[in-house]
Amino acid sequence: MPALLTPIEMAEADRLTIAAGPSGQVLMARAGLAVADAVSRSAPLGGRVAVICGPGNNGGDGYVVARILRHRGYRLTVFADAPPDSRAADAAAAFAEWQGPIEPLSEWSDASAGIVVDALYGAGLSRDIGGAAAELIARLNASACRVVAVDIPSGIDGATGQPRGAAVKAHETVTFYRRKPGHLLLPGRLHCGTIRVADIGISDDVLQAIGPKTFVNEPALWRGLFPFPRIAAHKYDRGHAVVVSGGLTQTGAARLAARGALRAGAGLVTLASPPEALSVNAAHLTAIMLMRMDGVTGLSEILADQRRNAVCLGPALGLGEATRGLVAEALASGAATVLDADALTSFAGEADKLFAGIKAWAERPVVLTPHAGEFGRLFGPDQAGSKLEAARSAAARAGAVVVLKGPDTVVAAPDGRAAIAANAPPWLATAGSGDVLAGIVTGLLAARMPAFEAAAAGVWLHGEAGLAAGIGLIAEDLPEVLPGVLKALRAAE
Ligand SMILES: NC(=O)C1=CN([C@@H]2O[C@H](COP(=O)(O)OP(=O)(O)OC[C@H]3O[C@@H](n4cnc5c(N)ncnc54)[C@H](OP(=O)(O)O)[C@@H]3O)[C@@H](O)[C@H]2O)[C@@H](O)CC1
Ligand SMILES: Nc1ncnc2c1ncn2[C@@H]1O[C@H](COP(=O)(O)OP(=O)(O)O)[C@@H](O)[C@H]1O
Ligand SMILES: [K+]
Repeated sequence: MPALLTPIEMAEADRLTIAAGPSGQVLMARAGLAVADAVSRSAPLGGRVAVICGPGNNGGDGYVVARILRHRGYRLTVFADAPPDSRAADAAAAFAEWQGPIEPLSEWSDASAGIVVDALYGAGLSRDIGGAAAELIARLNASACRVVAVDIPSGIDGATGQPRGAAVKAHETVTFYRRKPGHLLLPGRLHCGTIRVADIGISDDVLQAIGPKTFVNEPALWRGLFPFPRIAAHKYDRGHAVVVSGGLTQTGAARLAARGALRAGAGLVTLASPPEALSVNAAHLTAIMLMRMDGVTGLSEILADQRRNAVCLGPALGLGEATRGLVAEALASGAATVLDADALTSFAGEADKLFAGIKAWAERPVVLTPHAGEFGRLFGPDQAGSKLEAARSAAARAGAVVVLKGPDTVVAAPDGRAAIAANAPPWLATAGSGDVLAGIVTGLLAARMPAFEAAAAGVWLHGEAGLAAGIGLIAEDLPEVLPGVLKALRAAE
């Protein structure tokens, strides 16, 4: 499983490992070696390297890096305002072995070296950075130096990705054992540069004891449940998705979602269209079927056929009572339900009514796909904590899987599991792209993938489709490049 560990869980991984064998000093030596190797890869031998060390074990890693690089023939200066804190015993040991010069933080300038190792603060960042450290970070970020961060750029909170007071901008970050949420959540990800995960000898077995619930959104998380077509399958085995269209001048969004659902793997897709929009929808559809839907009764008739097992509402559906009625009908039908855009905003101020409808049939899968604005309107603008925690508590409150979209889309389940995406290119921010995502997730639900995995897989496929289409992408392109993405996913099985 592609687990992410919070700083607290990582400290537990260290503790369990040390209890079972290698000492903290051995782990620190391996951590320092991995960082030194990263520096050696990009710095010519004999060059100048500055290592900035803080008072904890992150600084301890820094002293190890300095010692190894000096031994390799680099010209080293350590910058630190104090020796390691008495509570950081491993760091104190590394400090004792450092034989070279130490300058105060205020003395650092970009003339000191072209390569800087940032070992100020890592997992132990406990408050906002101020004083000489904050001043140094400002000068470092303004310089042309190449910065290699130890574990995480100093000042970025490993649990949230948020900067605390000041935060280093690194070109490369070497972290240990597993990435942390702060490496993937914005703005943390933008501070990390290239991320390397070094093996420092912590066994995969410790994950069982820790039971992490946060993951990188990668195929390893959900591939085992992906509904690859089976040789003996009938199209109805692959599920029948229904997408509800908006009115006469608002039909494109639903067609984008419908095409996403069909390409993602639903065996059949039906567009349920208000009577006045039938002809415009008919003019644009071929493989996707079209049905007349006259209000709530019409949707009820369509979903009465239990083979229509997944439904998507929201893209350009319109705001207000009519949409709330359609959502209530969909939730009452028992079909897996994806609610996006207007289907979410229509419940602004009445979110608990929506959540009651969802929880009335707890085993029926429901996925909500808000962007940040829709999320704020539904769940309230002032969510405490990180994007990860906001999505997680929203999922628990709604009783549904929540896909909180953006460059670092978080998929969260009511049981606490969460996945953070790292593959979405910025050109996915284009009109209609979210509609296609809602459709892809609906298609996977129709094919009977469980909700958390369907949402995570949908987000990943959407990101890969964005990468495959490349810059210049428009929403129509996304479903059309999905076959190539699915082919690669299947080949990697
Ligand atoms: N454990 C292991 O075996 C391994 C650990 N490894 C390494 O250890 C790192 C974690 O080490 P760590 O826990 O000592 O925390 P670290 O990030 O050095 O900071 C703590 C110190 O900073 C201080 N401080 C915090 N915030 C501050 C602020 N804003 N402004 C000023 N001061 C601030 C804080 O003070 P306090 O809050 O306690 O008063 C304390 O003195 C981890 O990232 C990895 O690099 C690897 O070697 C692999 C093996
Ligand atoms: N900067 C970005 N980088 C990567 N992906 C992004 C970025 N901005 C938005 N996205 C993705 O693009 C999609 C936009 O969806 P949404 O905001 O609902 O747009 P629309 O309503 O136009 O379809 C989401 O999947 C979101 O995660
Ligand atoms: K650091």
